[in-house]
Amino acid sequence: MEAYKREFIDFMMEVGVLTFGDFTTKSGRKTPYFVNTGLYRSGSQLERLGEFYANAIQASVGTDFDVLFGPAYKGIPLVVTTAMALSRRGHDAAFCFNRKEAKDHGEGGVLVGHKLSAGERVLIIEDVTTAGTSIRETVPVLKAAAEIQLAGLVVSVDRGEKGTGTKSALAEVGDEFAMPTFSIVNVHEIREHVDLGADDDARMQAYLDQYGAE
Ligand SMILES: O=P(O)(O)OC[C@H]1O[C@H](OP(=O)(O)OP(=O)(O)O)[C@H](O)[C@@H]1O
Ligand SMILES: O=C(O)c1cc(=O)[nH]c(=O)[nH]1
Repeated sequence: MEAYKREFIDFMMEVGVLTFGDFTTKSGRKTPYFVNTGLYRSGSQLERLGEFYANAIQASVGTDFDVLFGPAYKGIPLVVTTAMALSRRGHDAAFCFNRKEAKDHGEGGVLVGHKLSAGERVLIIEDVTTAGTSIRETVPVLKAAAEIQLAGLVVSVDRGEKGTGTKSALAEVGDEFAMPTFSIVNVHEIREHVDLGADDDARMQAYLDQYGAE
């Protein structure tokens, strides 16, 4: 595993974003670990996080996109810090994010930031993908705004779980929307790097036996 992946896992644990215990996912799965990116809470943490996303983007997507998009809510600080990190590296990409509730006064609308236009290649910056619901809700919002092209999806953690079939949800949404998908780390790398102890490791194994993708 590359050094930046180990550093990223350590960083998530130091901040308390990656924890082990009893949680329930949006899709109703009882999970022994959770990634709560809502716990990044200082400028320095966000700055480091943006650098990790920028590393993953430069290593996978390169510069082949026009706009970064962050799905509400937790995608909002993620897209802002990623745009700032890329700009520090000389790539000043546009960014936008959505409101969960449409606004009917003032400027109105659902999207905030860069105004999307036809042909633009949009890279989605998300926290995690579990069953793929959030991405299936996000893509229509983008397509309703303009005839954009999807440049890809980058998540901080690929939970490696089944979507509607046996494939991983991340691979499934990639196929469904004809876009490449990437993660900074995946659940198997987390398991390899973190010394979980026998009980947590057994719980993790049981969870992945039930929900893990092929
Ligand atoms: O792949 P899925 O099964 O959709 O699960 C992952 C999504 O679930 C959470 O979103 P949530 O709706 O809780 O959003 P928020 O906290 O960012 O508002 C998380 O932030 C991911 O976006
Ligand atoms: O599936 C989810 O709801 C989910 C999983 C996770 O690890 N983190 C998160 O914010 N949501």
